[in-house]
Amino acid sequence: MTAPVNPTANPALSTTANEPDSEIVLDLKNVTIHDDVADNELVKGVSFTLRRGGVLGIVGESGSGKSLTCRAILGILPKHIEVSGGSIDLLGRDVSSLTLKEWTGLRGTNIAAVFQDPGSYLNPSIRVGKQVQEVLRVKQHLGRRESRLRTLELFEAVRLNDPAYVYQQYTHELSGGMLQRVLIAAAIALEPDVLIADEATTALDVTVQAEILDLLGELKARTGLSLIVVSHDLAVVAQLCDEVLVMKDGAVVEQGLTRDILYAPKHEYAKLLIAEHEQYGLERYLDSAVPEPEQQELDYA
Ligand SMILES: Nc1ncnc2c1ncn2[C@@H]1O[C@H](COP(=O)(O)OP(=O)(O)OP(=O)(O)O)[C@@H](O)[C@H]1O
Repeated sequence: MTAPVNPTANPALSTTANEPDSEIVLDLKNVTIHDDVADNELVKGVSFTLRRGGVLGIVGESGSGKSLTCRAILGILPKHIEVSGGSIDLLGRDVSSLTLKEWTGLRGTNIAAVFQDPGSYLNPSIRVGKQVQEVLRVKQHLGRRESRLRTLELFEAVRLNDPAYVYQQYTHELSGGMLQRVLIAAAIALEPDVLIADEATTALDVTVQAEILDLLGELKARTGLSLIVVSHDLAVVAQLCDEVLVMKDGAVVEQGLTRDILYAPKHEYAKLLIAEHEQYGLERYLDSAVPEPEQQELDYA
């Protein structure tokens, strides 16, 4: 289902620029991804710079290469698929030089991700609170009591009502939106620099979708987290992202500030994505949340 844009979204959360002076946390230069079995180039040159507190949207139809790009950044590409060219720098380190152990150290601590189907990332036979607590015990070496308290704080931070109750639940006792909040709590537990939300709201109903997007915006504003938001839905990225990258068939067909792409898309495919959304109120979002480029000049000066 396609999300309508939340017209009440806080514009202050959605248009904070990828400030040119802030620290670069992630830098991709002309990344290509190759399937060694099919001998096929699946991603054909992705470049972007993500700064601290910035939000980048990656949008495109199914199979356009969004997830593989994220998996490359997270170092979790399928076995026969590899980064065949370009570079990925995470916090100034070229990730191609990382050992398995270094990757394990970085994941969760510096970079984390939430995906579409939160239930499948949690163990159905362990209470959800325990699972988040375990992340803190293993990675931060917190004691039983401290890790439990921190888990409850995290549940509160992701706006789960009654954290102590949720803590005791199993996955089948929680809704999709609640599970996604639990997963976001686990993802931010170690205060990563970058959070990738790959179709994280796609399976949720539209109201919950909007709430989760608001939550991501709020976390970013409060903690300085940098976000990559992946969606096939332009309305989702428009709500949250400073910059957008439009992908099609493995290639980036358009890239730039969200407002520029929404107001003046150059590529036919980007135009099509925007036209498709008119019925869902993207123009309403444009009117209320993203001032026209001339009006916003000072904000970006
Ligand atoms: N494990 C895999 N083995 C072979 N090809 C794959 C694999 N994973 C993805 N691909 C191919 O790589 C291309 C890009 O896939 P990717 O999952 O990145 O697309 P996407 O834009 O994220 O799509 P979706 O929105 O459906 O997740 C597609 O052609 C897909 O078929």
